[in-house]
Parts: sequence; C-alpha cells; structure tokens
Amino acid sequence: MSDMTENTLQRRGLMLVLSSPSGAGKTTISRLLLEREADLTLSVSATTRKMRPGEIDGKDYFFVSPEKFAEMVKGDELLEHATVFDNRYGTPRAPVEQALSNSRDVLFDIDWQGTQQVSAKAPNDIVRVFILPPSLEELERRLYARAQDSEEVVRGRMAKAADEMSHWAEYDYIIVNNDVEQSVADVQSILRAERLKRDRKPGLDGFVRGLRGA
Ligand SMILES: Nc1ncnc2c1ncn2[C@@H]1O[C@H](COP(=O)(O)OP(=O)(O)OP(=O)(O)O)[C@@H](O)[C@H]1O
Ligand SMILES: Nc1nc2c(ncn2[C@@H]2O[C@H](COP(=O)(O)O)[C@@H](O)[C@H]2O)c(=O)[nH]1
Repeated sequence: MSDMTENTLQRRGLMLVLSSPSGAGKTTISRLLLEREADLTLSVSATTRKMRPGEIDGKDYFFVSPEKFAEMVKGDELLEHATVFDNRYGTPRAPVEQALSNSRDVLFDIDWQGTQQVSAKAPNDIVRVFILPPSLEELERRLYARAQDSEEVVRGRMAKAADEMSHWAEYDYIIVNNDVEQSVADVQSILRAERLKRDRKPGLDGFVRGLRGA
C-alpha cells in the first residue's frame, strides 16, 4: 500500500544561482524573490569591498578585511571565492550546507567564476540563471541610476560587462531583465519546474513502486 507522506517525497534543496554583468538587476530580482518564496534562503557572501550606503553587514554581505578573507580561504570556510572588480568575494560554506540538508533552496548572487566552482562541486544541485540587460545603454543607465558607485567604478564595471556576458552559455536559463516583475515571475517558474524534477526526489522510486503495488 503506498502512503504519500511528506517524508516519502522529501527532497534535498537546490542551489539557484543568478549571475549577470554588474547593474543588470540580480540584487533587485533576488530581493523580490526572497519576499515571495518562503522556502528560499539567501546565501550571504563575504566580501572585502567597502559597504555601500544602505547596505547592512550580515544581511547584504559580511564585510570583512582582506586579512580575515584570507583566513577564511585558508580554513576552507568558503564554498567558492573569486576576485571581482579588484575585491574578493566568497560564499560561506556552512550556512549553505545546513540550508540544503534542511530541504531549503539557496539563492546565490555570484559571478561566473563562482558559478563554475559550485558547478564543479555540486553539478546535480545547481540551477544556473544568467540575467542580461536589454541593452548596453540601459545597463549603463542603471549603474548610474543606482547612484552608489563613483563614475570611475561605473566605467570599470561597464568595461568588464562584455567579458562577464561572454559566459552566458555556461548557464541553464537566460532572462533578459526588461521588466522586473516579469523577470521575477520567470525565475519563479524556473524554480517551480526545477523543484519538480524527478532526480531531486529520491523517495519517488519507492512511492511509485508502492502505487504500482510492486
Ligand atoms: N528591469 C529593470 N528596469 C529598470 N531598472 C532596473 C531593472 N532591474 C533593476 N533595475 C535598477 O538597476 C539598478 C541596478 O540593479 P541591481 O543593483 O539589482 O543590479 P545587480 O545586477 O545586482 O548589480 P551588481 O552586480 O553590481 O550587484 C538598480 O538601481 C535597480 O533598481
Ligand atoms: N564569485 C562570487 N561572486 C560574488 C559573490 N558575491 C557577489 N559576487 C559578485 O560580485 C559582483 C559585484 O557585486 P557588488 O555587490 O560589489 O556589486 C557581482 O557580479 C556579484 O554577483 C560571491 O560570494 N562569490
């Protein structure tokens, strides 16, 4: 007799990665997603970059010194790490592992280098989404409109946008972020479909065997 309890079909959480050139809208999309998806946890990265106005230590990032970051790398505390725009960024390993083992999905706002490292370590758990801007002009407009970086920083990020975008084909899904609401809805659709994937439900085999009376 088959009994579809929550436990039978419990699944391991998945790792939802959003990458894009700086300013395309990952953070904006992530914030809305986290408000709307109760089972999604944000992976809060560590960084050596300076805090922007309005950012909160421990919520947006763990802002650490270069020395502390080096210690975290040495202690193998980071799941992945990379240098982006002359600053170091990395994903603390322990909270991610804990969330995944509690069947929570984890959202990552990381660049292509970090995505490659996580893909190599957890190829079956990762779902990669690349966010493109509608145009380069709009990307530049957004970076200036955010008004949180100097002109020099914005120019540096625009100069690296083409390089970042050259990695688009390493991702499973591509979204052009024209309209934020549509982009969030698209990521929610991806999440919903990925959660239903056969491979993510190890208990499914026994459940179907039970249904078949086998
Ligand atoms: N679809 C959109 N239409 C218009 N403006 C947008 C859209 N999406 C995001 N923005 C705006 O663009 C700016 C940059 O967005 P955001 O900070 O989310 O980018 P990001 O990809 O996270 O950048 P970074 O990689 O530097 O963290 C913000 O001011 C945000 O409000
Ligand atoms: N490889 C990683 N990249 C990260 C991580 N956290 C953020 N990022 C990426 O850095 C740039 C710049 O971010 P900003 O907040 O300074 O504008 C952006 O592409 C992020 O996705 C991380 O832990 N690992």
